[in-house]
Amino acid sequence: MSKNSASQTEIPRNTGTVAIRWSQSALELLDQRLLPREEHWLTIEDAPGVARAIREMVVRGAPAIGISAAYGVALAARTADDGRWQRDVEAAIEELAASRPTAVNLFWALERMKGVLSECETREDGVLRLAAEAVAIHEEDLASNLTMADLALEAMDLQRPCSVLTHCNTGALATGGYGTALGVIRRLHERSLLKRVYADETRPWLQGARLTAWELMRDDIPVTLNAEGAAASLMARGDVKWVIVGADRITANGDVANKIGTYSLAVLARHHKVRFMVVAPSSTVDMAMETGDQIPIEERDGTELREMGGIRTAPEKVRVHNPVFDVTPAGLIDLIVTERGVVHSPNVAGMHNLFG
Ligand SMILES: CSC[C@@H](O)[C@@H](O)C(=O)COP(=O)(O)O
Repeated sequence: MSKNSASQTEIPRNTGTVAIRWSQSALELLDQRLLPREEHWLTIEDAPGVARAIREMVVRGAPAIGISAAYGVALAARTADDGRWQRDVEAAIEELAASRPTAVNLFWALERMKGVLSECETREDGVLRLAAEAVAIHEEDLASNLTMADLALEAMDLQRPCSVLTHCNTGALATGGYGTALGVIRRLHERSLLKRVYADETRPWLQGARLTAWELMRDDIPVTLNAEGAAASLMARGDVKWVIVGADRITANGDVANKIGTYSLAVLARHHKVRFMVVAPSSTVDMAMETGDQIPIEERDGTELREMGGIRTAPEKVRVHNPVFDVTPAGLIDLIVTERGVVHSPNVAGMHNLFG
């Protein structure tokens, strides 16, 4: 990975934040590990570089991971040996698939790329068609974000502005360019229906503090950073009417895997009669998995908990429990909003209705 800012294609979006840029020979990623202190772009020219960027969280968020992996496959066709280019691209797909386990968007995007690969006869054809498919995946995700924002507002049917609570980062940084949960929040703001968004800091990686607060402030959306331990007392005050979150995988019964801490928020929301909405494109739905307990949950290195910003904040050798996603049971969810439509009080029948 090297620093560069060559000419590139930018897909238009309705926010100032861009995190993924594509030029035909390289993928440019805004390094999310360094935000909000530094805006630093990395230029990646091969699939192993993209797999590393996903693994190391240069790029994160379920849709953004899928989009980046698709571009990684396009790069693999460019760098492959003429004589065995299809095998090289297949090996790259395997490497990309091993980068992170939970967000199904990664595997969904790679399946789409495999389908195109199987139709390409020459490497030249593959270079062009795989790049075009990756751009299509990127553009479709952005279009889904915009549709979901419309559908969510319709379902919320708000008569007056309200405050909402969100978790992790689900905005332009995590998607094709507008956001899932944060896209809904942007749209509430655009329609003058948002009083304030409380952004959970989202331990241990601090996606909320480092990314959501940064992204919303750039777009002048009123945001208050919230320690996750303060979520219960915040809800008890009665100001927050909705919790709005994204997802990494939704199973056939409506269970939702999302950033660790989402499940706690859903329990709190039910106790305080706050409504709970999940916003995710259909690429996050995994109908092949029946229930959330089958979802592979990523465990990341203990240093994420023992240290903060490189400074040790716990005994060096303490054992650490660091699952970075949890599963919210469908029964705690009021709405799942996708670009195909809305599932109310999700269950097997409701999910099959839209995705069966
Ligand atoms: C639109 S993003 C939805 C989810 O991907 C998001 O909430 C999340 O859990 C991201 O986790 P991350 O570990 O930062 O990749």
